[in-house]
Amino acid sequence: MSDIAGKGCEILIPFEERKSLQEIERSLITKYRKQIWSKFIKALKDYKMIEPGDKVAVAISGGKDSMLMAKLFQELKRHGENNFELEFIVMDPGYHGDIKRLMIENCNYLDIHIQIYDSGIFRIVDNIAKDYPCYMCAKMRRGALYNKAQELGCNKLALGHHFNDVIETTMLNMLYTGCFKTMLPRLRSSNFKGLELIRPMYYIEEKYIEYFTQESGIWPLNCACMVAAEKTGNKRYEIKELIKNLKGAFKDVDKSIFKAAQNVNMDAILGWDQDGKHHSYLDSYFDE
Ligand SMILES: Nc1ncnc2c1ncn2[C@@H]1O[C@H](COP(=O)(O)OP(=O)(O)OP(=O)(O)O)[C@@H](O)[C@H]1O
Repeated sequence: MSDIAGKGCEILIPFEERKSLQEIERSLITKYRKQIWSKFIKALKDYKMIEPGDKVAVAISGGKDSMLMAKLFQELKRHGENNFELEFIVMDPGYHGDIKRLMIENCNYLDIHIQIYDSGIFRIVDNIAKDYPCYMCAKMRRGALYNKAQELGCNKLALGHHFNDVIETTMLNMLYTGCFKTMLPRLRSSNFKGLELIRPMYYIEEKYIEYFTQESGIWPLNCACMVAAEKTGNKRYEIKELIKNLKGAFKDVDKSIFKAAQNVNMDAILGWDQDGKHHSYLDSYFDE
């Protein structure tokens, strides 16, 4: 396992033997009701992510986040409203054979009926963007997922980003690019008409996803990327560490970072970008 995972990838080791499918599914609405299930439902409700008649493409990479997301959607269909359709899509960017087998085996065990399709992204990125593979790969991956969702007649594409992804993105933007910009829970695609991206795990903290996965006894894909595996450090890991350290001094610092994007005070902002145009608070300051 470790020799096919990329360097610097954290390996999530199960705490125990793999639980039965029934136990895994039950734990979502019992043991993990508060920290996972309720947070999933709250995000769906707060941002009206699922509407009657929706057809949702649930994007599964085989990692812990998106596999949990798939199970949550299945539970929703079973116990909640059943007025929407689901497709579980897996884009194969050129996974190592062992990785692909592990992912298929996990999905079979978890009763997630996936549709796998090839995109060849690893090969393309390795050829055209050797120095900045991650940026190019992320862009191409998004396109490949939207394309498939559209081909299947879906109007929503669900991604497994969670609470920690949101605050890490906010901090990355602030500390490295000098702008305040977060990851949105729901977003219209500008290139794919009629398609929206949703992030139903928006409120779920990563540590609970890890507990759930480890307690279920599942080996998720940890780092399936063969292109970036040898490339230098990832800024996201540094930000993760930074937030962890800050939490030592102020335990709710993560919640404050999250809330900051909900409470921007427009009376105390120097400038902002909107629709491709930059604005300054001085633009209207002298009008009065
Ligand atoms: N190869 C893929 N096929 C389908 N969906 C994907 C693929 N790669 C990424 N995604 C989707 O994009 C989301 C974000 O991708 P990213 O690589 O940042 O995931 P991650 O943080 O490793 O999460 P996960 O644990 O789900 O892999 C995933 O949760 C998943 O929904």
